[in-house]
Amino acid sequence: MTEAALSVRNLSKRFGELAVTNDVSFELERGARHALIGPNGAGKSTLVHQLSGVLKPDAGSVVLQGIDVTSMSARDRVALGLGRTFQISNLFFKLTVFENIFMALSERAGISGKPWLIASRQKALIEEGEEIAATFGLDGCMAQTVSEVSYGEQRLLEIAIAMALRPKVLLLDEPAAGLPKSEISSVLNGLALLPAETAILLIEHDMHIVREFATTVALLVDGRLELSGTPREVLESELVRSVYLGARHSSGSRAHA
Ligand SMILES: Nc1ncnc2c1ncn2[C@@H]1O[C@H](COP(=O)(O)OP(=O)(O)OP(=O)(O)O)[C@@H](O)[C@H]1O
Repeated sequence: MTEAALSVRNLSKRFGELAVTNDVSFELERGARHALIGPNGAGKSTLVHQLSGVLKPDAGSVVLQGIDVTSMSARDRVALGLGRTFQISNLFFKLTVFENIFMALSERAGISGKPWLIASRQKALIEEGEEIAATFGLDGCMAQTVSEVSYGEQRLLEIAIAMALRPKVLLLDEPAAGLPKSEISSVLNGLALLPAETAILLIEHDMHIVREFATTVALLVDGRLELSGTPREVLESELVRSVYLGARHSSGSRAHA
């Protein structure tokens, strides 16, 4: 049996009385394209925080390519191949698009903050950075600061940076959040460019993106994984309908058809 890229076993987390992650178990195979959906407050971001190492679970384990990373820092997990993008932008707005990509490449190469090493690797990293920018259609704005480019380009840059880190497993937290409908296709195109062998877990409210991107969809409700299957099986299930309809009536959930 081949080893899962990411294996989550019986993960649990409480905030006081509230069970935000309730005995969650799942696996991502190499090259997986999974989406995690669930109404507002279901616990999706809290789960991602535990996978990436921002939050410590109360119980259970996170295993990355056979290595138990449950007690490791977020930084050590990145070094082992766990990448993530953030729902709230994590870019350096005063630096250029290219400099943001270059910083990620330097980090991956282990030369960030070591100018004596950068000199010897600079040419190769610049070429790689230019290639990544071109792949994501960002070559026209490489010299602009992040604050000068469009919001859609900023979101693409986040995906480009995630790719620059060459993760084995990538957690994408709402990569199209806040984008107008007209710009969603460019994010979908960007997602399609991610390496086939990378296992990806996408947290997403936009059901169009989920349908286009994922081969497996899991539904999280009140911290519990309730349902998992193909996009069709899950998105057309009675449970998803009732959960989102109920949530929409009670708290204005953000699911978009
Ligand atoms: N640091 C915290 N302390 C206490 N409660 C928290 C904390 N962070 C989140 N929560 C609560 O945990 C629950 C799950 O929140 P979480 O943000 O993980 O949900 P979500 O599914 O990502 O929601 P959304 O789709 O709105 O981003 C919510 O009830 C939230 O209020």
